[in-house]
Amino acid sequence: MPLVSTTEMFKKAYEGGYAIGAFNVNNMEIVQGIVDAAKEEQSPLILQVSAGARKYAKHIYLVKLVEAALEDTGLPIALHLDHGEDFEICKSCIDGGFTSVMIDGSKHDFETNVALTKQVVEYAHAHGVVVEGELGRLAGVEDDVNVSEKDALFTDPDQAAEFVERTGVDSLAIAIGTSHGAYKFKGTPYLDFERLEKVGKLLPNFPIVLHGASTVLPEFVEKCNQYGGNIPGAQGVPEDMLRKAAGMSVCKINIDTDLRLAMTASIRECLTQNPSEFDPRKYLGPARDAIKGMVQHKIKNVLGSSGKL
Ligand SMILES: O=C(CO)COP(=O)(O)O
Ligand SMILES: O=C[C@H](O)COP(=O)(O)O
Ligand SMILES: [Zn+2]
Ligand SMILES: [Zn+2]
Repeated sequence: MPLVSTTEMFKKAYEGGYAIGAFNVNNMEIVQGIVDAAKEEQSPLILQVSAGARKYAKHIYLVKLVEAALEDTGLPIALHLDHGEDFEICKSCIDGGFTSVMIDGSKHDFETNVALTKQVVEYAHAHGVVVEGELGRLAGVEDDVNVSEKDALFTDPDQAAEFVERTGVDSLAIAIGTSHGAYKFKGTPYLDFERLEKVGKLLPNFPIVLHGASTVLPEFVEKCNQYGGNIPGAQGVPEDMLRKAAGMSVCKINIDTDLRLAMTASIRECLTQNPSEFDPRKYLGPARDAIKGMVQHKIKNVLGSSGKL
């Protein structure tokens, strides 16, 4: 089976009230941990590659790893560029075998974002590749932050509808309070579900993407800190909020930080408990298992994509 597009995945996810996990990949153990979990859960899957990942592992190695995963599992897997910042990187991924790209023009003003996104959509669609756009600023806020501050950061629903109409994007990442990394909220976690609902009403049957959606699972943070790490006060998006979003118009949920934490916690524990060990397989193997367990939990208990092939 070749790499698939996200079109069919999102259609089914939208109708079924669940979401597809989009996991960032950087090396073999990460790819294997994720796909082993998806295979056991019989879940569709998006593997995504950032510019940083391409720089670290090289485009060709990542593509070949994902192709190997495809052959090994027979699962419907989409290969997606995460946060493409310009036309050139999107073109390079479209030409290089990706089935989906993100053009992240969110740092630009609205008109520049529209023009850039449209340019990528035209090239991508001519090559059978789908495009994710982004509108709004990813930032965590306190739940008592006032309306005008939220309006300044978060995606404006009317603008989102106009953006989709004018660019022809296939999915849209919006800002409703999530943010990248391990420190998403200082106080009580808050997501603007009212805003998400408005976007959903203005864009019926249209897949919405949530970036910065790791939960920052306490078990991994605690294990990192227990075994010599120093990541105090880390906090992510609670699982019930992700379930709620998946039941609305959110069809793609991006997860990277949880992979990093699961992997690092396992490696820290392993090396601390076996100080004389220096065979990388002895700590990368358990790290791969930790990723698998975490991803399986997400698919089964949070995303709801088990058995949705
Ligand atoms: O959005 C992401 C990748 O694009 C990852 O978000 P996290 O940092 O919450 O894992
Ligand atoms: O959105 C960011 C992802 O977590 C990718 O991170 P990266 O750019 O460090 O690879
Ligand atoms: Zn962005
Ligand atoms: Zn992101």
